Amino acid sequence: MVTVRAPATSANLGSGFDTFGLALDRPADIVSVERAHRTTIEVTGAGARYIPEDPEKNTVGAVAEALDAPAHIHIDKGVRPASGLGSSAASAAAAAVALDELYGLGHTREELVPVAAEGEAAASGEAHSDNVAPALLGGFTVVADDGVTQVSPDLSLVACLPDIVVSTRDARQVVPTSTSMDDLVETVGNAATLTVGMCRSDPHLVGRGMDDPVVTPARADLITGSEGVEGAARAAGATGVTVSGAGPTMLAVCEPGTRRAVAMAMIDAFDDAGVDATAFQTSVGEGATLYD
Ligand SMILES: Nc1ncnc2c1ncn2[C@@H]1O[C@H](COP(=O)(O)OP(=O)(O)OP(=O)(O)O)[C@@H](O)[C@H]1O
Ligand SMILES: N[C@@H](CCO)C(=O)O
Repeated sequence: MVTVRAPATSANLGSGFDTFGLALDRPADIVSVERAHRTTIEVTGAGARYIPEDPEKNTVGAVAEALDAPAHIHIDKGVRPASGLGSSAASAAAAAVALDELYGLGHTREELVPVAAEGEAAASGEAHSDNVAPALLGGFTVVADDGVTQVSPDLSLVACLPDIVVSTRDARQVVPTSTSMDDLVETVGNAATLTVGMCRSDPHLVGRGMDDPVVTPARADLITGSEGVEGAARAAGATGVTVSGAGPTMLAVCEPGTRRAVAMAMIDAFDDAGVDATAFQTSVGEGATLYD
């Protein structure tokens, strides 16, 4: 048996829609695989009852198919589905690494990015790589048509998950189909600022660079209380706040030493809007890790 842990991830980071991704230190999915003649799947843990065990509908089934590596696959979910924390990607990335090891296929992590993205297509209809890339490689990743770039910054983060369900499919429907030149110029400037901030582990540059005039405002309307949560997090020491992935999680980048205060402020602000929430006080994490 081979067992792999793969982390939650936060895609977009505001200005990097479908491009930027960040691995979080926690939460994570744990996937175990054993050789079999045909693929079967068993799911336990957070939100397990909402996740299909049919290999054609589960992200790990698509990965087993893409690698031609049938197995009995057990997924222990630490990342709730439809959270905006790359739940489907965490399972896909863990399965890709585990099956590669089980069958001795020898793929690099970069080669496994498009394989795990096939799993994402099974969940949301599109093979986007912005969650699977950081889940496989760790740190901050930029996905482009010709490959993935990665750095490993040191940043304090809070991911606050409200008790609301937003599916990626629905959240993609509200994304504007065009934008103005002014918004394009602002977004490019912010994305560049964020990237420099990641290279320097600078929470102020990263926070500033997370501002996004196009996609995030459209999606914030799907998250009850998001405006109050952003204000409360900033007042408690966050340097930037955005919708994580397709939502509903809100991600805050924090000044060192303010993580606990930011987490409490975000939970209280959701509570003021009548929404229960859980906050993960976390940091930038590693990619999928094999257990001995
Ligand atoms: N192994 C899996 N883990 C989680 N969800 C899965 C898995 N396989 C299939 N799914 C399906 O994928 C959907 C959840 O994926 P979705 O992309 O909406 O959420 P997410 O991964 O938390 O969000 P995001 O991509 O915005 O970070 C659900 O419909 C779920 O049933
Ligand atoms: N980039 C994707 C991530 C969610 O899977 C989106 O925002 O729709």
